[in-house]
Amino acid sequence: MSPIIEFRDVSKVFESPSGPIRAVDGVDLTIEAGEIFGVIGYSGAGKSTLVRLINGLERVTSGQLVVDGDDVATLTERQLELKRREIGMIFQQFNLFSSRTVAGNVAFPLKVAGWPKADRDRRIAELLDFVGLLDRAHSYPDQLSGGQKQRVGIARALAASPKILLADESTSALDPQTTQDVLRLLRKVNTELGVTIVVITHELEVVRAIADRVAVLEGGRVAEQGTVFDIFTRPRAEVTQRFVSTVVHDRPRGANLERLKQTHDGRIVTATIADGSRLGTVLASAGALGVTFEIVYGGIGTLQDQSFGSLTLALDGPDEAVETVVGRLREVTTVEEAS
Ligand SMILES: Nc1ncnc2c1ncn2[C@@H]1O[C@H](COP(=O)(O)OP(=O)(O)OP(=O)(O)O)[C@@H](O)[C@H]1O
Repeated sequence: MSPIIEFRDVSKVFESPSGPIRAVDGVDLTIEAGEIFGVIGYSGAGKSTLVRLINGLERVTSGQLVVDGDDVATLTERQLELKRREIGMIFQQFNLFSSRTVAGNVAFPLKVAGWPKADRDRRIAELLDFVGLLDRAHSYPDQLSGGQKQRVGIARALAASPKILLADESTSALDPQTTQDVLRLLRKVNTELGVTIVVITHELEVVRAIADRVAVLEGGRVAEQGTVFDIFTRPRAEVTQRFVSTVVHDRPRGANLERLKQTHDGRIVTATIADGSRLGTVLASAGALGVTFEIVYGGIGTLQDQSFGSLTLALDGPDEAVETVVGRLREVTTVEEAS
């Protein structure tokens, strides 16, 4: 793999009446050609600014940003405009022309790029076939569902065969089922066309469903980055832990946790399960120390083709022995105390 987008200590500062705003603040990120890279953050974290830097809609204030071999800071406006054509983009609100048909929307970037009509028509048919909307070529956006509109958005973004596709909250306006359909299509764009995709989102479910790696943005800075599996199984930054807790429902909280505390003696801990965490070996050794355990809550599924989940245990026995067992668990996985 080779890098296709590289942020090297990139900052973007906006001047405002109340002083400078560091929307992007010293970001280092490398996105490899051919991967699906997620950027997640809460509102105001700097996600939109980050994508606008990639396609040159905003200029970097400092640092270096290399996109497909070009340092975008050194490009002229004209060069940037040409560069932008090599980068597709899809949006939360689809941004389709309501007065143009589906085919007309997809034709637009091809017209701008000066394609002759016959080539354009062939390309439009190919793209609509790819996104599964060949039979809707003459419909208008108003006649389509949200998911279909986003498919048109994807076809339009791919029209000029970009190497990079930026997806800015591209499923945020869609229901969960349609979201999954659109994410599957994006996966197909990645695997069949080899397009590098940068997915900007505030939903960890989106990252979980589609991304290979992810960066967590907070206050314009990268709080944490890694494979999706690592981020889920070992979230280090507080902001990442907050995101993970919104999608991982396999640990007891609130009333459930209170009930467990009242109905079980001993210490209640939650251990993360991932491939190779050897939890069973540790628990098998508990009895010899005079510690009994009960599994009181949990769930295990898969993430990026690996086991992932957690088990909550009530450990009972002499304090010191329980402490030893918890210590051994900590050696093999992440352990959270019930509190
Ligand atoms: N053109 C601008 N002028 C001044 N401040 C801006 C400008 N664009 C963004 N900002 C500020 O930069 C910060 C980051 O904004 P940005 O839109 O990149 O965040 P975001 O993570 O995309 O949030 P959201 O999901 O709400 O769009 C915010 O404080 C925002 O107010």
